[in-house]
Amino acid sequence: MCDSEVTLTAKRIEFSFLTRSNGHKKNPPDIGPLDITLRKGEKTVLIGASGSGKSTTLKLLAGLLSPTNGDITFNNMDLTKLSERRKAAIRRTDFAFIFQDYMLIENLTVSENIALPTLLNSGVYTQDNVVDAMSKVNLDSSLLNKPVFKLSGGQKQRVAISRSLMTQANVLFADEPTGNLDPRARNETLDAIDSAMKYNLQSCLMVTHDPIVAARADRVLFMKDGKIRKQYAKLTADEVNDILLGNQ
Ligand SMILES: Nc1ncnc2c1ncn2[C@@H]1O[C@H](COP(=O)(O)OP(=O)(O)OP(=O)(O)O)[C@@H](O)[C@H]1O
Repeated sequence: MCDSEVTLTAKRIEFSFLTRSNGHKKNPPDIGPLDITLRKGEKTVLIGASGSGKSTTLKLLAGLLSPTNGDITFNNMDLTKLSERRKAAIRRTDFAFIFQDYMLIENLTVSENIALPTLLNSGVYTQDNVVDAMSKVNLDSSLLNKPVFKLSGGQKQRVAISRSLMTQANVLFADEPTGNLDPRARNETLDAIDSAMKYNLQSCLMVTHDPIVAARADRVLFMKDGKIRKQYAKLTADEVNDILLGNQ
């Protein structure tokens, strides 16, 4: 595999919660050692039981947590060696995030939410740029000046995805992006991610419990007790279901 096909790669990363205590009752599994490569044009999904370490792994690859061992290479930089400040700058300019509970600024308008990271990056933008980013994820421009709290869950996720188009992020990190959505809004969100990948995003790493979501990924990594136990290319929703139920 040549490097030009890779967006981000994590090698032998490990992480332990044991030195931290924040009221979590169960003994969390140590994460890793694990390897993950996010390839250009690919959507990679992490599946596995609750507590298997999916969200923690996503946070490690996004530089939101620091591994105790291993390295994470993005654009020829080892994220594990960078200062918190530099990592925050990379998260703002090169990474984009969608979470189950949206994490948008509810009192700001759609337009303000979409443009905010661009503004923070001291970038210049026009309303046409925002409308263009919205149209690519099927958001009508009539929503431009609506406060986000008035939107449906599916629309909120598409606001977050269009924000990634504004900043021209390379990697989208999505933690249960469809967890709060009905099937229709789920499909609209998945279509929006596919569209963002077509226009701009290089790679997507997604955590999900939903076999239908996992069935739309290019690669599925099955996690158990903090480790990647199996890796698959395209799977059907039934196959994902069987894996999650331990039938495969
Ligand atoms: N800050 C923390 N301190 C201590 N333990 C934690 C912390 N965050 C998560 N954990 C524990 O680490 C383990 C892995 O958590 P993680 O959220 O990565 O799992 P997950 O596979 O994403 O689970 P879910 O599907 O339920 O979100 C869990 O047992 C969790 O309770």
